[in-house]
Amino acid sequence: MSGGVAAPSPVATPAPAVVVSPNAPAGATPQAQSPVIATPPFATPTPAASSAAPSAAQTTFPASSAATATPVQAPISPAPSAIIAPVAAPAAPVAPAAYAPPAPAPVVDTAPAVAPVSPAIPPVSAPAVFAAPPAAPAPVAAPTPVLAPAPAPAPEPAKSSWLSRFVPSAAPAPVPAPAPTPSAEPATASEPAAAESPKASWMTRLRNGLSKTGQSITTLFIGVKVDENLFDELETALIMSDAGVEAATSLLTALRARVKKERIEDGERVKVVLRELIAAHLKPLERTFDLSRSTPVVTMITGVNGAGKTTSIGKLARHFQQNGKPVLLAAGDTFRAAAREQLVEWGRRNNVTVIAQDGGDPAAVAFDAVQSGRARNMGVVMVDTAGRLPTQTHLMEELKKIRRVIAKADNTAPHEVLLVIDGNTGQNALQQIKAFDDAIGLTGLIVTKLDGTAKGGILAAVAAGRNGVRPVPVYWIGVGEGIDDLQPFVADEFAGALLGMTS
Ligand SMILES: Nc1nc2c(ncn2[C@@H]2O[C@H](COP(=O)(O)OP(=O)(O)OP(=O)(O)O)[C@@H](O)[C@H]2O)c(=O)[nH]1
Repeated sequence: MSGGVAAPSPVATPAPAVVVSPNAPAGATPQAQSPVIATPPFATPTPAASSAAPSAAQTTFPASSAATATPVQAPISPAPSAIIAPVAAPAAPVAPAAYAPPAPAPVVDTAPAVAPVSPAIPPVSAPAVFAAPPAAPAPVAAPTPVLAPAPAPAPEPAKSSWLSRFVPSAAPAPVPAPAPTPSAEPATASEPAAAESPKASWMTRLRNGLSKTGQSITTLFIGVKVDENLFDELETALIMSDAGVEAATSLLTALRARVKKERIEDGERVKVVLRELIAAHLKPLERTFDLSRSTPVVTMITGVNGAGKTTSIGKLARHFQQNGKPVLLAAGDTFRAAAREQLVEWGRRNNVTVIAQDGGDPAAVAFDAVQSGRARNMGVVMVDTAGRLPTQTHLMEELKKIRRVIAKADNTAPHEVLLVIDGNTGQNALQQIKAFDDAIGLTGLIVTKLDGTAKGGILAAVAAGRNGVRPVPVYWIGVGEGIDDLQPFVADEFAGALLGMTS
């Protein structure tokens, strides 16, 4: 979702909270209710859970059955966070650890029968504690003819489009039959059967996206004489891709040396060597997101407006769950309803719980989410934040506050602070990295929209690490709008795509 989020300064307006089940009617907006504690179908509060709950009150969504309870004083936020629970799954009478991967196709938009949630469960003082759909149906009020396993919401429009774009191109690898992907996510019935290996397809999109650079560089090598003209043209092409003068110059210096040393006279061979050099240059940015840490891995997601934060969170939720890590989301943009709704929608698709709040302090939502994530033994807690420009000082201060408050909920957190960068941003990305890094100490980058930009060379500029820009690692790259369109950053693959190489 793009669009300027000129989020106002946080105002700690007491706000009612909501609990939304993903099987609530699609598009339903969490309705603010009078402050109540709705005990989700999840867990019996454990001591840890009880102590963890900072929220004052919560409401269910659709909240017809919310049980009232005495609001509890929130240490951080006077405004309770909303809990948008993943599935209208039966309650888990058991502890938080009992998270089970989403039951088959949980999302039912047609069955408004919200959850077996609340009614029968006694009000508790630990509102933030809830568990995702456990396997065991609860003996709780679940008479509602809920959840026929439902088709997940909308199909991914982007997916079919990139697939169709891919069809005409040569698929080098043997075509695997529509793979019965062991996905933790409910299968989307409309998901198109892959006609080529997933790897080939995202590489194709990346290559297509970077094609302006790729094509121009590729044409330079055809029947070319390996001489100073070629080097000059290569250098220019790299600069045009936003690699930056320093990186381009340094790469070409190394290329000249290799060509001379190895007495290379073949243009194609020069291209291979350039790929190696670019890959080596980018290699320091390659870093795997460590999921083996003691959980939950609390991850802040930041960036300018429209960079792709929320979309990336949706994609990551799927990725983490596929890797056996239960996910909890926090809607840290408390001011823009559309931003929350977008996150809730991703929560629905992934069958994960979203903690949100209508108005109020984003830091409080983050606090609640971390507490809740700990109590429930989540694998990853992702905190979305409102888009902001580095020049909006008060909003950058707000980010710092979110970071500080997260640390109050878990003094080792946040474990990851990610900046999402739109791949089209060009050299301005460097300023963004510096400003966010200075403010909140980045641990990694997600570079999005590389399926549609000729500016992929920006990563070479990042890797060069000049002008006070720390070469922050790149965990993932976004190559489309679909839920699967996020890939780990691999320097060699990226270098190949940048040069328009097919393998
Ligand atoms: N082509 C393409 N589009 C993307 C990618 N990632 C995100 N988008 C699109 O970019 C637009 C903005 O994405 P959002 O996730 O809403 O961005 P955001 O940073 O959360 O936006 P704000 O909340 O307004 O700051 C949406 O239309 C996304 O579908 C990507 O990797 N490729």
